[in-house]
Amino acid sequence: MDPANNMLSIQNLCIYKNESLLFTLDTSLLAGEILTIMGPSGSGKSTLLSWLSGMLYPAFTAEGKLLLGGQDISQTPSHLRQIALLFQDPLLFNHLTVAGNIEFGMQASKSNSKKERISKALASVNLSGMEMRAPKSLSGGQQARVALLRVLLNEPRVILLDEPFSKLDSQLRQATRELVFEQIRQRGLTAILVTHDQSDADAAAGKVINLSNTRSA
Ligand SMILES: Nc1ncnc2c1ncn2[C@@H]1O[C@H](COP(=O)(O)OP(=O)(O)OP(=O)(O)O)[C@@H](O)[C@H]1O
Repeated sequence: MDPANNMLSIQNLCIYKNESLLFTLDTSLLAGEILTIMGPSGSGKSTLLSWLSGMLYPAFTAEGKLLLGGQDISQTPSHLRQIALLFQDPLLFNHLTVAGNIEFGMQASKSNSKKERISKALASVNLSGMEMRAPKSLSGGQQARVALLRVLLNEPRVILLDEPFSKLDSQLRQATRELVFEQIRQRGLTAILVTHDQSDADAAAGKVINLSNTRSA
């Protein structure tokens, strides 16, 4: 895929909550770039992710444009945006195996090679041979990696990371973070990371925007 396809531009965004301005934002990201969003509680970080994924709550209104690969997707329905979310909770289905969880949402047209792709993906995150395991039998870090693969194999162009490492202890946090960022960069995706942790921002090594400072931006 041409990396220019995944370039993300947020143009003149103004988000209002009950008609009063919550924040403004205007920025662009290249493929492989990870933008970190920080800011105090209530500054609008989760609201920004909701807007990007096309699922803004009714209390909010938005002005501005979202361009992906140069195409205006501001009005594109959520399920057609190719923007995926990775949360702090892995949200795995316990009635499915690891492979079943990863397969969930994979493109039907690629069904012939699904098994092979899942095995290869598991190997790439040091989970070789874990296809038939139950999610509950995995450690927190392993579950986080399965959740990542479920998102990646759905082939998004953008990944939104909502504090995805905050439930992991510090050593695991670092290892998981490196792996997630490496996968994002290797695949030339665009990513937006919401975090309260400066070490996440440092590891992302990209632009950092503090939402509490954006109202005059
Ligand atoms: N569904 C909703 N309907 C109405 N108001 C909401 C809704 N969700 C959040 N809010 C309010 O909108 C503002 C922005 O909330 P948001 O959750 O985006 O902040 P945040 O920066 O993500 O906070 P935190 O760091 O605590 O997660 C807050 O004042 C919050 O109380």
